[in-house]
Amino acid sequence: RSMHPSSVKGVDDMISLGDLSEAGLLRNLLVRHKEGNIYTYTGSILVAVNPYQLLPIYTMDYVHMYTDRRLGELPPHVFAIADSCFFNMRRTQSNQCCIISGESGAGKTENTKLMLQFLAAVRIIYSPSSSRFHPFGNAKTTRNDNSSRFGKYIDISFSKEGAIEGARIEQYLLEKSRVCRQAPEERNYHVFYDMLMGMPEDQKKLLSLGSASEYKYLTMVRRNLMSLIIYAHFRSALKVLTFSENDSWEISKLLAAILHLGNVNFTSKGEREQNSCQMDEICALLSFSLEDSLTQRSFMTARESVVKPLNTTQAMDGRDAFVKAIYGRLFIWVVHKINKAIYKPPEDESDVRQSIGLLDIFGFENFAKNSFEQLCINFANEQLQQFFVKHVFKLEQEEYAREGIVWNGLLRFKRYCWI
Ligand SMILES: Nc1ncnc2c1ncn2[C@@H]1O[C@H](COP(=O)(O)OP(=O)(O)OP(=O)(O)O)[C@@H](O)[C@H]1O
Repeated sequence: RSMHPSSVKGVDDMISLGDLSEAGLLRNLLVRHKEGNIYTYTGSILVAVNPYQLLPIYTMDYVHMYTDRRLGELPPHVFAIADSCFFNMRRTQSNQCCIISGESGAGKTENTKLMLQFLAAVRIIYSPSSSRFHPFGNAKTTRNDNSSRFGKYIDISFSKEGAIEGARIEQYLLEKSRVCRQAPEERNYHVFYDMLMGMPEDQKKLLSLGSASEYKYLTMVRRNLMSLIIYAHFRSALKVLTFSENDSWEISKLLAAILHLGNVNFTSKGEREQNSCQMDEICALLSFSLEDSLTQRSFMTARESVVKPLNTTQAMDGRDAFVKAIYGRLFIWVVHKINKAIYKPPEDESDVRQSIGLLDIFGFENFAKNSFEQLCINFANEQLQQFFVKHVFKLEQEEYAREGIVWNGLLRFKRYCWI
């Protein structure tokens, strides 16, 4: 069939497309993408296609251009959504929430950062230092070299006058299993590599650390000439976010203990003896004694407490569970500390604040082998998709039905993120 005239050159807002089929929508995105227009509206929803290149559309000139403009007045842009959130918050005096969804690598985190940058540039205060904390929760996957392995909700609060007062980060479901195991071609969390490649040798010596290739928990070790700078940035971000020298050292000790634990073998009694020196080092780093807790378990029967040795597999599982718990708690503590630095609760209870929340949740994933964590991630994504469908289609459909308008469109969104 012949193409609808609106599909030839593409349109800014897909609502004005004559051909509202899936093919029509995808063609519109393709035509626009080829011309470097990565953003497209569907009403008040923004669809962003990952350009995989730096586009000159995020400069201060763009920030000024999109400030205090009505949605749709200018070409679609993530700044327009951020400005509209701010405008609606002020106009309706109610908190706003922006959901950013899409599969892994679609560009969710980049667009979240751009929204924060826009709000910060226009409304002052926001510490970019917190975004330097990505090494703790980001890792290389087959889809994204800097994939967020946790979900985050960033709540930015504003004063009555509209100035940013602070921000709070809520984290969800860090992928802890990555600390012990990674799929082929994937890596552990950036922080381990950055530390091993960027930490001065004298400090590494104190932690008995060697090079990254010596650790079983670390895969795909590559030399990175930028390591020194990356690690220096990370350390300076720690300082800005009020982590003391002691806090930073304790973090390094825990990360070192995790790496050493990954190299512990549980094969035979003889090997365990060889390990005992390593275990002493680990206990010193953790500041507590593990004694036999990784090689035996104790439980209560009706009458007495029984101690049973673990077999090799059980001991390795126990060790990995222990490591995941350490890393998970460390991550939560780091986020808590960041929040303390970037958020100050109102001194006066009558001090009413308004907020804009940005939800950047991990993307849908389907690997050859999917863990329980994948199930939770994908379930959360399905829930969000349902939320989207409900708000964009079902509520609209109900309104059409109320007005007696026939509506039978079915739209599916994939491989790009919507905001
Ligand atoms: N607007 C953009 N401009 C330039 N590059 C971009 C843009 N959006 C995404 N990218 C590129 O794509 C990569 C992946 O994007 P991002 O990390 O935001 O994906 P994601 O959807 O958050 O993925 P995950 O769910 O795995 O965390 C970025 O590291 C960046 O290189």
